[in-house]
Amino acid sequence: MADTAMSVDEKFCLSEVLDTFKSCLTENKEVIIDKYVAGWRGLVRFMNSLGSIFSFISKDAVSKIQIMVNLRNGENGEQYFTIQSMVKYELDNSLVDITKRGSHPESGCRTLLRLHRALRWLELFLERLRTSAEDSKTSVMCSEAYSESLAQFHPWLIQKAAGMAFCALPGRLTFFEVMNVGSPEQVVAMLGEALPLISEVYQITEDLYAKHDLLGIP
Ligand SMILES: CCCCCCCC/C=C\CCCCCCCC(=O)N[C@@H](COP(=O)(O)O)[C@H](O)/C=C/CCCCCCCCCCCCC
Repeated sequence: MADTAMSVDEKFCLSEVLDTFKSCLTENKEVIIDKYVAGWRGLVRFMNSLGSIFSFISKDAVSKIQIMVNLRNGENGEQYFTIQSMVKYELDNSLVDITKRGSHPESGCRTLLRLHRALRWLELFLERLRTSAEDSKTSVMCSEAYSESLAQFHPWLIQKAAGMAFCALPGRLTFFEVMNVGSPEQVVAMLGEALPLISEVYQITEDLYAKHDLLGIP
């Protein structure tokens, strides 16, 4: 059974998040929802440690994580073991509002799509962090990654609020320290290991959603 509650005050550990995303994929390259959600949980813990200005983002992420946990714990929970089985189950049973909002505002496919779009932001942000110079600003890297990914799906007001929150991000070195991994060189090495796995999970999900024409679920 999947976890039923979110703990938001445990200490962030980048290696733990890395391991979770690593364990997301089955031998057949299917994405295990419990692991995917656990990866997000770890990231949310990290974001919470950065300050309350991020709480509106955190709240949204937590509510989406909780929807996925509830689906896993529901009577059809086994259908939500992987993203692939979820897509098949929800499409076969007409449980997704594909073109306009309707009676399934909390479908697994819709909810996971929001996290999937955020995973692209994460990929772009981490790649910038990995290749950044000592004097690079995390707020700029974060904002650029956001503009290239999530921003196109958000209304103006959310974009403005997100932009303000990014300005509160600590500098690159402090940010690396909060990651709790070791020296900046060790952080860069960890990011180099994590990124291909995150990219693979992203691409597999993207291809699956594209195949079923699900990338625009409202
Ligand atoms: C190695 C670690 C370093 C990086 C750690 C990053 C930690 C990030 C943790 C969580 C990211 C939050 C993911 C947010 C999911 C947003 C999903 C979404 O798009 N929701 C919108 C649409 O939902 P529906 O209305 O259609 O249901 C919703 O409107 C959004 C509301 C909140 C604003 C979201 C702004 C997202 C900015 C992402 C950047 C986070 C910056 C964190 C900085 C470390």
